[in-house]
Amino acid sequence: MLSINHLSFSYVENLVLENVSFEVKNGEILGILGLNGAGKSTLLNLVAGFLPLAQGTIQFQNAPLSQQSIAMLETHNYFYPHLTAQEYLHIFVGNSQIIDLPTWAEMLDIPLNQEIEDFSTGMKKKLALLSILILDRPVMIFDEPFNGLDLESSFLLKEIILKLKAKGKIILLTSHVLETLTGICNRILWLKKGSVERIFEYESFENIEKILKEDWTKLDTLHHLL
Ligand SMILES: Nc1ncnc2c1ncn2[C@@H]1O[C@H](COP(=O)(O)OP(=O)(O)OP(=O)(O)O)[C@@H](O)[C@H]1O
Repeated sequence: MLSINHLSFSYVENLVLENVSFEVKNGEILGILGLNGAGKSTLLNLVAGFLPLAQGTIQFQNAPLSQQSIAMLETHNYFYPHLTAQEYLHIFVGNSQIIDLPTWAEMLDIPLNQEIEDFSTGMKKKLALLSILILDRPVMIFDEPFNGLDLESSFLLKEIILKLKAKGKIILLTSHVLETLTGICNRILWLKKGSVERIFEYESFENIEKILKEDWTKLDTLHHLL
């Protein structure tokens, strides 16, 4: 179980997360939904340990979450361009034998001996995905993982995430596409201006769009403008 308790975070004076608490069970996928600037990436970066924890606690199996228990696929991936994919994976994950690398690389169409400089956006994303799969951590974070992936890779990634869930991983996932979240998640957390506005259970997914739209007044402005 992953327990996030009373997390608050500010960039200098700007409070972007306020008293965020939620839990995710082993073998569960929690979707995180929120408008631009709601604080999704900040929340995930805090959980992943990329930002310093100022207020609140993050517990995994009743102990503080260590970086050795978590892997995150970030929205933007950064690579040293003159490494080959194989060299990158070697540096990133060492000599881990957990995974059949050639078969994975072939399935994901990653040319292991090519320099990353020559990779497309989707290829870079799949390389980053492969690196976190090799890490094989119990808590996995996917921040907008489908962005930039072609149709086939998106299908594959969805299946990969579902298989990780079946293996008991704890998964946090963001997407701006509601159907992506409703098609894969057990529950969806609605993050509004840095606070947990609501957590939708699976049974209420069909009402999410209607409930969220009740909040939006911008359509009135649009109708006035056009
Ligand atoms: N490095 C930073 N320094 C200062 N403010 C930041 C920084 N990163 C994000 N912010 C601010 O924190 C708030 C939350 O940003 P965050 O990126 O977490 O939102 P998000 O929900 O992931 O947004 P999006 O959907 O646009 O990716 C925003 O107001 C943003 O301007």
